[in-house]
Amino acid sequence: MRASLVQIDVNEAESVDDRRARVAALVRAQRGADLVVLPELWNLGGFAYDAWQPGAEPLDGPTAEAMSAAAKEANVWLHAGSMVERDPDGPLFNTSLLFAPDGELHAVYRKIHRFGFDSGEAALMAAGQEVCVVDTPFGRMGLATCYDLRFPELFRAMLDRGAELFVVPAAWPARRAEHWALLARARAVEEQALVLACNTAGTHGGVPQAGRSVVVDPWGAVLAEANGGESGSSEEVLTVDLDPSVVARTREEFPVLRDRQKW
Ligand SMILES: O=C(O)CCC(=O)C(=O)O
Repeated sequence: MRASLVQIDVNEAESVDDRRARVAALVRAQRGADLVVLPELWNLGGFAYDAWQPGAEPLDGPTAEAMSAAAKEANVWLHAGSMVERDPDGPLFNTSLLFAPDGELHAVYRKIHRFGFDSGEAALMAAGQEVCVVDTPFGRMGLATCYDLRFPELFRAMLDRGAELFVVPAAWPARRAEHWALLARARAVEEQALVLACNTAGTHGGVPQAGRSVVVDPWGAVLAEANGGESGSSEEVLTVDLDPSVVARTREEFPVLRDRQKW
C-alpha cells in the first residue's frame, strides 16, 4: 500500500479558493498512491477563527465537491482532512471526510475533543458524538482529529470497534511539536496499529505549525516523517510504502492486547 500525506502550507496570503484549487491539483498529482491524506482545516486554517463562520460549508459544499472530484480523477482513497461544517440546524463542526476512489463519501467524522479550552473550537464549534471506524481495503480505519490524539480512551474505543490503522489530520502548533511526535508513536504502540498523522505547515492565525507529518508502525517505528519541529515547517508530500498486514502480525507475535483487564 502506498500512502501520500500532503503537509499543506496554510497561510493567509493565499485565498481559500486558490488553496482549494491548489490542493485539488496536489491530490490529482498523487495518482499511483492508494491513500492520500490531507491535514485538519487546511482550507480555512485551524487557528483562523474569524474565517470559520463565514467560510463554513455543508457536506456537499465546494470543498467536499472538489475533493470528491480529485479522489475520482486520481483514483485514490482520499482522507480529505477536515473542514468547518455548517450543520443545516446551526452549529459548526470540525468534520473529516473520507472519499473512495469513485468519489463517493465513505465516512464522516466530527471531531469529538474540541481544542481551545474556553476559546477557539471549544467556544465556536459543537462536539462530535460518534466514534468513527470504517472498513477500507487497508483494514479497519479509525478516524481522529488533532487534539483527539491526547485522549487514549478514544483510541481504545476505536480499537474495540476493530480499528487497525488510524488516520489523524491536524493543525498542531510548532510549540508542542514534541508532544505530537510522542503521542503519534504512543497511540501506535498502545493500540498496536498503524498511525498516519498529517499536519499543516507554515503559519496561520499567528500560530507556526509543527509539520512533522508522520507514519508509525505498530512497533512504534517511524516509517517516514516530514520536515518541521519547534522552529516551524514547510509544505511537503510524504510518500511511504507500507504493509497493512503488519498489524495482524504484530498483534499475534506480541499479544499484549489479550492481557487487557476491564474494570
Ligand atoms: O493538543 C495540542 O497541543 C494541539 C491541538 C490542536 O491544535 C487542535 O486540536 O487543533
